[in-house]
Amino acid sequence: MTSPDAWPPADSGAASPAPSDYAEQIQPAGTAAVPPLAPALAVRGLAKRFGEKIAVNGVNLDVPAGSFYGLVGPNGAGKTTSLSMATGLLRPDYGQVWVHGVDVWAQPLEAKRLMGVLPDGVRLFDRLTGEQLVTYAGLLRGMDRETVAGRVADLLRAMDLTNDAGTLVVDYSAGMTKKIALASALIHAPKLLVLDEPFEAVDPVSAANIRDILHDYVDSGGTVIVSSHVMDLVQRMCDHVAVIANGNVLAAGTVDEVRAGASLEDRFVQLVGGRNQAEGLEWLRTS
Ligand SMILES: Nc1ncnc2c1ncn2[C@@H]1O[C@H](COP(=O)(O)OP(=O)(O)OP(=O)(O)O)[C@@H](O)[C@H]1O
Repeated sequence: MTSPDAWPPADSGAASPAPSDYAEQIQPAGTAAVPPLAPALAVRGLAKRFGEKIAVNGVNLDVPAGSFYGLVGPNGAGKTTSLSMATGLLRPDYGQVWVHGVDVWAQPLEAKRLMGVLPDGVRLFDRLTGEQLVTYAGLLRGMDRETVAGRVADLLRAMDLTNDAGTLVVDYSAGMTKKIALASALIHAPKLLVLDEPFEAVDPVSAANIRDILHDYVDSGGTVIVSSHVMDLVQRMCDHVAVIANGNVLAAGTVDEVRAGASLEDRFVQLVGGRNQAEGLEWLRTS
């Protein structure tokens, strides 16, 4: 655990780069692919403390636009806290966050328009049916009813929830709830998707369908950030990854850079440590 005496984190007061500091890439007229002006997500000196517990200790991160970015770390590493602060759900003690150059905490409406978020453990309006919940998410985003209705039908189909469209979300299984929350995050076609544990409790067929949807989304220019504990999944699915532990980023870059020739799982264990022998549990042995 990070010592609370080391608070605030050393780089929390460092001047954060304003969006205008990102090198503007002026494109010659007629250039087909226009590279982004700023990372999809830029985080500088992000920090959060709960009483004595330092949950996030000066995190810096650049998520390139168009990347499929994995965020991995052990339990309690600070992933959910970091993502909550990055998406405007939890106010940071220190630090700044930009989404495509828009300051999340100074311009929350503009920033949230660009984002779709699947938070971990946040309660949904579960007395609505699945169809009503996704419709509500679209209307809340200011979309017209006709567009919303079309997209809701498409999303329910993609999530294999058409037959359960009229069921109350409170009666959904954990995996179905995850999928309907993901549909709600996608309805306004955001530029950046931030998904906290999107595959938890989701069956393998639905997970494969969701992966296809996310890959198509990235191929068409969107950016996805996923937190996950499943290293194999991150290694196969993501092109970039950050390893976070004790509220700090231990390594970040392309998946190949971070795993450095090893499997991501081995590299993760190497970076994070903490493998325990099963000592003291001799009483658990049955023979
Ligand atoms: N609201 C809170 N009040 C007090 N402590 C908190 C709160 N939220 C998080 N923490 C603590 O901050 C630390 C980081 O928690 P966080 O949920 O961000 O970790 P995580 O990496 O998402 O973990 P997991 O992989 O288990 O979901 C943990 O020690 C946790 O107990």
